[in-house]
Order: sequence, then C-alpha cells, then structure tokens
Amino acid sequence: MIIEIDNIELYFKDKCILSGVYLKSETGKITGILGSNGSGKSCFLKIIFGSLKSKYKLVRIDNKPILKPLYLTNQVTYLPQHHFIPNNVKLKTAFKLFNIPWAGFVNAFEMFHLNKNIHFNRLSGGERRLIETYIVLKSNKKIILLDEPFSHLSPLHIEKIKTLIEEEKNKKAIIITDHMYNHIVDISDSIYLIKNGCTKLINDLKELEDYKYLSAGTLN
Ligand SMILES: Nc1ncnc2c1ncn2[C@@H]1O[C@H](COP(=O)(O)OP(=O)(O)OP(=O)(O)O)[C@@H](O)[C@H]1O
Repeated sequence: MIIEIDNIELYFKDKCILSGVYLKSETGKITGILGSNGSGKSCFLKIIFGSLKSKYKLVRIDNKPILKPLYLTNQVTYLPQHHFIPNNVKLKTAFKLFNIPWAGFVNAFEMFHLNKNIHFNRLSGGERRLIETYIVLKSNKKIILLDEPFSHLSPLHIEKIKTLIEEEKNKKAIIITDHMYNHIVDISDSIYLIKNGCTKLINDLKELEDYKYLSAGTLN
C-alpha cells in the first residue's frame, strides 16, 4: 500500500500553517517527520487521520483519491500527543477494548506483569505513554500515525519501542514524528522536514543543518 498526501492548505484565521505539503509513505517503510515547535507536525498528522479539517487536502491510497476522512476507512490508527485511554479503565480492559493480547505485552515489558488490574491513572506518565504506543503499534490497521511516541520514555523503553516499530513496519506504513531526531533518523526510511509550512524531503542529513532545524556542526 502506498499513501500520498498532497495539496494541503491549513490556516488558523489568516495565519498559514501548512501549504505546499507532500508526503509519501508505504507498507514496509517508516516515514519520519521533523520540524521545530509549532511547525505543524501534529496538525499534519491530524489532517492525514481526518480529525482536523484543512482548506484543501488530497489523500491517495494506491493512486485512488480518498474523499472521506481516512479514519472512516478503517485503515488507520493514530497516537495523539495526549492520553487517549480513559483514567478509570483497568489495563486488562484497555487491552481487551483494543483487541490486543495482554500476554504479548507483558512478554515484551515484564515490569507490567502484576499490573493487569490497576487503573490507567495509577501509572506514571511514561508508563501510560508506553502502553498507548504499544496498543497503537499492535493494532491491525495498515497505516500507523505516531505523534511523539518517545516523549517521557526512558532510554531502554525507547529502544524496545524502536524494535517494535521495525517489526510492525513489515505489514504497515508507519508515519512518525518526534523531537528526538536521532531516533527518527535511526529508524526512518525517508524523512521529511516541515519548514515554513512546506515539507522538504531530506536526501542528505546535512540538510537538517542547512534548513536550520539543527544548529551547524550538530551532525559532525
Ligand atoms: N486549534 C488551533 N487554533 C489556532 N492555532 C492552532 C491550533 N492548533 C494548532 N495551532 C497552531 O498551529 C501551529 C502548528 O501547531 P502543531 O501543534 O501542529 O505544531 P507542532 O509542529 O506539532 O509543534 P510541537 O512540536 O511544539 O508539538 C502552531 O503555531 C499552533 O499554535
């Protein structure tokens, strides 16, 4: 499956956030999006998902235009920046609701093996993030959108999530953004930088410095 997003124009009042955006992602590939604070990364993911309306947008899957919000096609899932599992839900209930086997999760993250019956709001911010990222990654959807999956995670958990992303990409198209650019660079097959409302396909990492996303000499 190849998904392409094109022709987006997003304004808030008369402030232009995105214009001249193009992104291509496909099954078996991880597509990274980088950009400084406020550059429009989250808005872009919400527009792809279909939860944020823009003035224009064109989404194509395998060359066919998708005219309704992508989430209505049942092909996409999305990890937002905020928590999406309600506070008062027990972990085992959350896994059941999203149809994700608990056993696989505790196999990968043993530290949770006694936590099946605890409520989501009894976990730390990083633990919640880890569980939500796992649930989104393991869903049976073909397109996965991840908005800052690494924030609040400790280094070992970041490595585990990266491994999981690499495993899942075999059957999914994964689009990911995070400020931990080194991890994005590490796992991405292609990288787009959002700058001045436009996406720029990065062919050489040095361009991240040229476009002043990183300060000069960072990559030396
Ligand atoms: N509902 C809204 N109303 C008005 N402006 C908004 C709204 N949502 C986002 N914006 C603005 O759009 C711009 C892009 O926001 P977005 O959240 O997409 O940035 P981002 O690249 O994800 O930033 P960060 O890395 O800091 O999370 C910002 O200037 C933000 O203030």
